[in-house]
Formats: sequence, structure tokens, C-alpha cells
Amino acid sequence: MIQKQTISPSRGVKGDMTVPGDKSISHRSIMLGSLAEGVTEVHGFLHGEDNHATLGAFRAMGVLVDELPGGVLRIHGRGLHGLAEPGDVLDCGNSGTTIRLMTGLLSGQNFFSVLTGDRYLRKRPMKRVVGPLAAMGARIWGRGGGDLAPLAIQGGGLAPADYDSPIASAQVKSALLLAGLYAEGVTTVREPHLSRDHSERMLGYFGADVRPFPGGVSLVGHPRLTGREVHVPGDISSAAFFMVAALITPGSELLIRNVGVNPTRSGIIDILQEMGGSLQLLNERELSGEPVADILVKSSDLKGIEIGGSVVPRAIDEFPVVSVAAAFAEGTTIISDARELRVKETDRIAAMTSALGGLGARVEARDDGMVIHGGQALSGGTVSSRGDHRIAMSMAVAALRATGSVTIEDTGCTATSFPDFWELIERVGA
Ligand SMILES: O=C(O)C1=C[C@@H](OP(=O)(O)O)[C@@H](O)[C@H](O)C1
Ligand SMILES: C=C(OP(=O)(O)O)C(=O)O
Repeated sequence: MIQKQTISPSRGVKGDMTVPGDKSISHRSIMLGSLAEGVTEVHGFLHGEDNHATLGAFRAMGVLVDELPGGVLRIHGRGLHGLAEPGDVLDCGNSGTTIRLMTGLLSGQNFFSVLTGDRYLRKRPMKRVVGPLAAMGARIWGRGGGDLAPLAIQGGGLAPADYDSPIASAQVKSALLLAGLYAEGVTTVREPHLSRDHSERMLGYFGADVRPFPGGVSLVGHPRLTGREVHVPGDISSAAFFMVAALITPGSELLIRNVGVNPTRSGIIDILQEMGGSLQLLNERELSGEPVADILVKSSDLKGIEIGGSVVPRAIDEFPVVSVAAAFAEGTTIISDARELRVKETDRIAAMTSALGGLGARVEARDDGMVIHGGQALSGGTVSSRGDHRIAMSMAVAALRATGSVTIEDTGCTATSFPDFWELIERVGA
């Protein structure tokens, strides 16, 4: 699945498009649909490898899921206590969201399970969920003293959590909330900045008693979840590649329809607008408890800015493509407070510094971010994604404005979050 792609400079990114469904919301729809009573129908589900890993795990625990025409999923919920002990190791593939959220959920089950993943996932830190879940009473074993997958879990007998998370991580928060479903009493998680709140919203949508408050969220254990129809909006993290493509390529005008603009995810819009980007939100509405809009983007002269603090978790997956926007902006962009980028599918600070630098951009890596001196022409050349979907797609965007063709190596990874990325980018002007 290695593959490579060559992209030539573009003469404009134009059209009217949609992006596939939100990856985070798609994961949660399978999880909560499986734990609910009755049927959940999921429209707009993201059929990517990460979400299929989650789907496979629930099927392995006895959940019946039909695939209807148009990619719609019909999940036959088994109720909070209806999952069966899986007969084999559950493979989370490349997906951090799958393994961390499942670790929480499986901590609440009265059975034994083992979670693993691919060679990238097996290097990512799991102590951030294993530690607080163990404090709730879960028994979890893993390599590296419990920090690395495979993880073996003997769940059950949980006490509620009252946890101050040192990092703003929706995966940590969600793992504890999912475990909290199985604890008698109120589970509370606080975080330094608000991370994406899809779990809270969907738990509420399925009937759980969830109470967000400034600085955190509480959940009452043992709820009764009821199956519902879920309409998944387009993934803003996928739309972000097209936003930056249109902004940096002269002569562009692009309408991206039906994008999720939940304020805990829309940091990319704020960042690009502050850089001087022309992005307009049209037709704002709500879909299954999530805000949605169409986004009109026009080519713009961007300028460098300073990025840090609470916007970082609101745009955490967009920093690779933000660094591309910054490379084509006038002046310097400084990204801080983004140390988390070092523990994603790959070290995204190192990967983008090397890929952009390899084409002639002036980029310095910092411990917790990057400094990008924009306005330097980027040449053609060959770069590697390092097996990380967001790096591959960000470099495809950079290639649209390079002075020669750019070959991106190891592009099969885009199937994790955006299987038709290459067709779509070609359709709008690559
Ligand atoms: O909860 C989620 O769906 C996600 C949370 C984020 O990870 P962290 O919780 O590690 O910040 C994000 O990077 C990931 O792509 C999806
Ligand atoms: C970090 C990501 O996902 P995950 O943590 O689920 O692997 C991502 O999609 O950029």
C-alpha cells in the first residue's frame, strides 16, 4: 500500500464540492450505536480505514451492522451490557482514536480483550488513558510498563473518575467518559483547554446525562442509551486541505458544502482568517446536534501570524496544512503549544519541517511547534509522507504552488481518513 503521487503546479482550484464524513463523529456513531438499545442509522459515515477498524472491533464483539445503499450503516444496538468477549485480538490499525476510546470502553466490560495496531500506532503513548482508567479500577497491561500497545484489558468493577487531564485531548476525555458509562455515580474530566466535544454531544443525543461546565464535563453513569439517526457532517480536517489549496493558489474560488463547523474543531477557520484568508461561512445549520455550514474560499494574500494557546486543540490535526499556508504567507508564522504534534501518526513537527525544508522553505522545528519564514518559492522535488495521511495531503497542497512537480512517496496512508483525496484534488484543479 506504499504508492506515490506526482502533483504539478495548479492554475487555480475551482468548483463546488463535498468532503467525506467526519472521522471523529463516525467513530463515535459506531460506538454509541452499538451500546444503545434499538437501531441507529448512520448517514454520511466515513468509509475510511480508521473507521473500518472501529467497525471491525464492534462486529467482533457481536454487533450486527448492515451496510445499506449509499454507504449508510444500520447498527443493531446491543444495549450498554450487550457486547460479547471478542474471540481474537482487536486490530485498531493506524487509528489512535479507535485504540484510546476502545481502551476506555473495554475497561467497563466484564471480559478480557486485547487491542493492537500497526507499527505507527504501536509507538504512540497510551499511558495517558491507561493511567486514569487504572485509577478507576480497570486492569490494563501493555508494553513499556503499560504505555504501548498491544494492550490487554480485564474490565469491570469501575469507580467513577474525577480527573484533571494535563493535556487537552479528546481521546483522553472520551476514553474516561466511555468508561464512566459503566461506573455508578458521576465521572468528571477537566482539561486545560476545551478539546473536541463530539463525545459529549453524541452521548447527550443518545440520551445520556452529560453536563459540560467551564473547564470540563460530567457524566452520570449507567444511562439508558437509545438508538438514533445520525447524520455525519463533512470532516473539517479533510476540508482544510482544500481551504488552504484555494487560498494559496491564485485564481481560485471553491465552495465546500456541508462541513462540520463545531467550534471545538473550527480553529482552522479562525487561523486562516487571521492570516488574511477569504473564507465565508454560508447556510449555517445543525445536523444531529452538530453545527454545519458551507464554506466559500477565494485565493488570498496571506500573512504570517503567531498561533498558540486554546486554538491549538481546536485545530490540532490541521497544523501540517497550516504550515503549508504559512510557507506561502508573507512574513513569519510561529506555532507554539503544539507539542502533541510529536506523538501523532508520526512526529508531525519533524515531518513537515523536513518535507517543506526539502523543497526550499525556511522552516525551523521547535520543541512545541515550528517557525516558518514565508514567502520563499518552493521548488519541485521528492518528499516522503512518513506513512502519515495528513503529511501526504499537506504536501499535495504545497505542490500546487511549487515551481515544479512534486512527488510524494508513501501515499497509501491517505486511505485512513480520506480515501478519495487524490481524485477530488485532481477534480478541483490539481
Ligand atoms: O477524539 C478524536 O476523535 C480525536 C482527537 C485528537 O487526538 P488527541 O485527543 O490525541 O488530541 C485528534 O488528533 C484525532 O485526530 C481525533
Ligand atoms: C491524529 C489523527 O488521528 P488518530 O489519533 O485517530 O490516529 C489524525 O487523524 O490526524
